[in-house]
Amino acid sequence: MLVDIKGRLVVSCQALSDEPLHGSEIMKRMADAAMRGGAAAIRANGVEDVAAIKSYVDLPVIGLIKRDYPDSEVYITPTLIEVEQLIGAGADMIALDATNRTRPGGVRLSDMMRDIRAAYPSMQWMADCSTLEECVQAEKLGFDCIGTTMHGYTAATAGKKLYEADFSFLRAVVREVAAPVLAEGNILTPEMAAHALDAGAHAVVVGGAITRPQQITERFAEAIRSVRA
Ligand SMILES: CC(=O)N[C@H](C=O)[C@@H](O)[C@H](O)[C@H](O)COP(=O)(O)O
Repeated sequence: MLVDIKGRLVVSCQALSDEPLHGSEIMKRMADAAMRGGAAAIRANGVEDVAAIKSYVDLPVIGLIKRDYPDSEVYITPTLIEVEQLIGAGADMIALDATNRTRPGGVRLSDMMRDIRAAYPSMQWMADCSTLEECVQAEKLGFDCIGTTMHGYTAATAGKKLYEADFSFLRAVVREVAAPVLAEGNILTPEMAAHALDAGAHAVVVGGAITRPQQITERFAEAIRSVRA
């Protein structure tokens, strides 16, 4: 799968339960539109969406499960339970939070990786990181690819955007890790996606700018509002 997506676009098709497009019937059609538009793979959240997309669209799927636990800030595939559910749903690769935060039950990322790699040796794993240190660590733990997904979404990186300073964070990650780096998070335009590849990304993951019309509308409305004001 990593060979097939090299230099290409992965489209993240996600709508949480409080979003207007929530539901696997809609997400599988979103994935179909992404495929017809040239996506090389789909990233999707939850058992229902992953299974529906796998049966409807002939593309590999990076699966994750967003789930909140009371004792941890980690919400992307936090425990073994979500990993098992994603295997059952047919995910081709599984994405999980690879930040340095403790997981539910006080479990450390290194222990979880050891267990899931032993249990599912043929599965591929994507590390959703926020800092350079986490990316370096994730590679050592055996992740197959490194994602910039959490950059801007942890206490240490709050408010940062991947495209800032000419993708300086992405460039640093590409310099420091040998594993393929997937540029993910806040890529808003085709030009930015091309720029991320120029900066050394193996592939580019775009979500909201393609699959979240509410976010797209908000950006248009805001641009118009500032002219009117
Ligand atoms: C931080 C977090 O929870 N990111 C999630 C990860 O799966 C998704 O909500 C994002 O849509 C995805 O990362 C793609 O990013 P963007 O939608 O900005 O293109």
